[in-house]
Amino acid sequence: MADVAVPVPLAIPNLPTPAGAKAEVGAAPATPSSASSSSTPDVAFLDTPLRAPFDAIGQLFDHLRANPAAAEALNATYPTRGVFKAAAVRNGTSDQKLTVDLSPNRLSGVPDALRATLAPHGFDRVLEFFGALMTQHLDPVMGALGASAAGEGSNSGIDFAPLHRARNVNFRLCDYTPDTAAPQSENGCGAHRDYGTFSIIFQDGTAGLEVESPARPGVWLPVPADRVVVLCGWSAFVLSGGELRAVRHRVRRQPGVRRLSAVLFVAPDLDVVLRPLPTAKQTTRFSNAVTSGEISVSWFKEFMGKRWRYREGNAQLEDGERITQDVDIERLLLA
Ligand SMILES: O=C(O)CCC(=O)C(=O)O
Ligand SMILES: [Fe+2]
Repeated sequence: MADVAVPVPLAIPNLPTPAGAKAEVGAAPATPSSASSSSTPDVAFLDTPLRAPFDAIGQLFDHLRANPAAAEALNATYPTRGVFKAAAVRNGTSDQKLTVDLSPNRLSGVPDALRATLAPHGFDRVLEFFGALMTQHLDPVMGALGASAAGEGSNSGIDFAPLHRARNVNFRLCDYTPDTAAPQSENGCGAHRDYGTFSIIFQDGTAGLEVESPARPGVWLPVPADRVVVLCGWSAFVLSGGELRAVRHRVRRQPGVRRLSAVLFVAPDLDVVLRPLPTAKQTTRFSNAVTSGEISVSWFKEFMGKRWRYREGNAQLEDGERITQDVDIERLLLA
């Protein structure tokens, strides 16, 4: 895919200093100087004319819910985990959301005939959107993130591109519909960090997404509902030597209010070893497992996947397994 020459898309330098919870995340792009004592955009807003097709996204969820045969056919294309996940319809303690999880790989397993039946119900417009998003923004955002890191030595910055050649990406649609097993629950999506390098989140204008203040753990900052937001994940944290933080985030539901979102997850290639790049500035002491190169992206993805699937209600724990939280991931990664 050709690099697209566009202006640096990350409009906001970062989360920031004291000035009040909302100001931390809601600060206008015009006032970056008010934004931060630390300077890396592990949370940033993306200025883009691209719009997610939320009418099509809503239509696709409605269609899959109303047509169990269509949902079943779609899920049969990826039997390992399914594509349309609706555990929240039955399970009131899991995240109260429905998701559609796709990737270029999984799409190649969707037969043409099935795709043709889904196409008029929003499916094709969704795929067009993710295609445009990747073409227009994936490389520039990755470049801007790498450039924003101080890096080590005279050539500042980090070059993430060589670790992202294979396009290990996932497309996720979320429907925080009130019509679930626990309609009054505020838990749309429990607190977590994404595993990859960064995620680009498009929101339908409904509030609910929050990020944790790095300066004040436990304090949750609402993300403006009309912005497209870029959040760094664990892979960016390790590769950057700790400079780009993995941003803890969650989604709160407003009972009775539907919220839709569309997320592009960008991760390093599966065979990449997760350890600080030689050009990264070492700001963090990592565990032996990390420094000796024992943790590959594919292993880490699987390790974290178990935790998500449990929180999201899509898997039970295997006997003797203890589900662990961010703390345990920190224990795995940090010295
Ligand atoms: O729906 C959102 O705004 C965020 C969803 C999210 O964080 C996730 O699916 O990992
Ligand atoms: Fe997330």
